[in-house]
Amino acid sequence: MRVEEFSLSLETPLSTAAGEIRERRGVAVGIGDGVGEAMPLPGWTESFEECREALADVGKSDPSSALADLDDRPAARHGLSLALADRDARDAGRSLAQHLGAGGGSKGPVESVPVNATVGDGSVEKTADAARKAIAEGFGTVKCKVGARPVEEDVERVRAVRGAIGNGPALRLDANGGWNREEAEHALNSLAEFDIEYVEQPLPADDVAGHRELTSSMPIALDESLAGRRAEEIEGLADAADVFVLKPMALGGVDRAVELGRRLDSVVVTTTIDAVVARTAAIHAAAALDPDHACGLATADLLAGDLAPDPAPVTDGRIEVPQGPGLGTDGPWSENGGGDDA
Ligand SMILES: O=C(O)CCC(=O)c1ccccc1C(=O)O
Ligand SMILES: [Mg+2]
Repeated sequence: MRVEEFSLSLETPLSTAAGEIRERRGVAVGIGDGVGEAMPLPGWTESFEECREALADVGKSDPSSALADLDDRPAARHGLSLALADRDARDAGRSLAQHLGAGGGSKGPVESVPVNATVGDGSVEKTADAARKAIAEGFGTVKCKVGARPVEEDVERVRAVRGAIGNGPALRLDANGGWNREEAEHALNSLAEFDIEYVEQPLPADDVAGHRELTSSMPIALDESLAGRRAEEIEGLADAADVFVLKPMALGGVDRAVELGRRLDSVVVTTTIDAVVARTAAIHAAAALDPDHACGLATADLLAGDLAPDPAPVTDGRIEVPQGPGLGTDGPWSENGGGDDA
């Protein structure tokens, strides 16, 4: 097993109710010709240090049997399980989406997935400008961060965004657990007039009961509340939300995300602002699941650089899934890879 640590800056920091994301540090994993990526993000996964140590321990044993020891290290498990799955998919001459979909539902993976633009917290003007730009680029869905400022300011931001993009595009919000119950009720009631697709994580991660009890008719999605939970537990939350946000990195791997996604009615697949290896893996997972909502996979442009060229860029609000064997990227081990300007 090969490991390579890396660090990538964001082009512009992503501001959320849970703080600002400025930099991403991860570990690339190679097993044979298979490539994986661990990109820990505290709040969803273990810390970078814990992840690095867990992968160093794996290196001392047999990688395929080490997976079972990584249940409490989701990012490390993601990196290792992806390298194994990519290797096996390449061996079988199948795309990762086909490999992940094998034995699942009746139809094969889709060849492209719709994706949303991700707009961070910011002033009314900045937020509306970013949303307008996304629509001009061809996105049909915009996701806007809320919950980082007083509710009335978010209402003005969302009003400006809806005004800027018009009534056609879907608009979803993500509060990243930034409201208490009273604020959430007030926010959801005040935002209802803007035709919101759903609000992600209005309440803190541990307040699952609060999500169940919200009285607004606006659809609710859970994201942070899924982190660190086992699949059976998450299935038990099915009545607490309308949509489930599956982050393969937080769930311990694309294999787990696909398995869980098959058992839930309504899901979206998103990155944790991953580098090219994990981001492309999440695209394959989304293709295997064919979700009914746009996915949060358009995060490549948030990064100032990457491990390798992007095999799956966004065009007109969609991503074409690489159809060759495996993932479609060799990550840091690409012949033409590396470099901050890829
Ligand atoms: O869903 C998206 O649009 C992109 C992913 C995203 O927003 C995100 C990225 C990193 C960490 C947390 C989140 C989140 O969904 O809360
Ligand atoms: Mg979220």
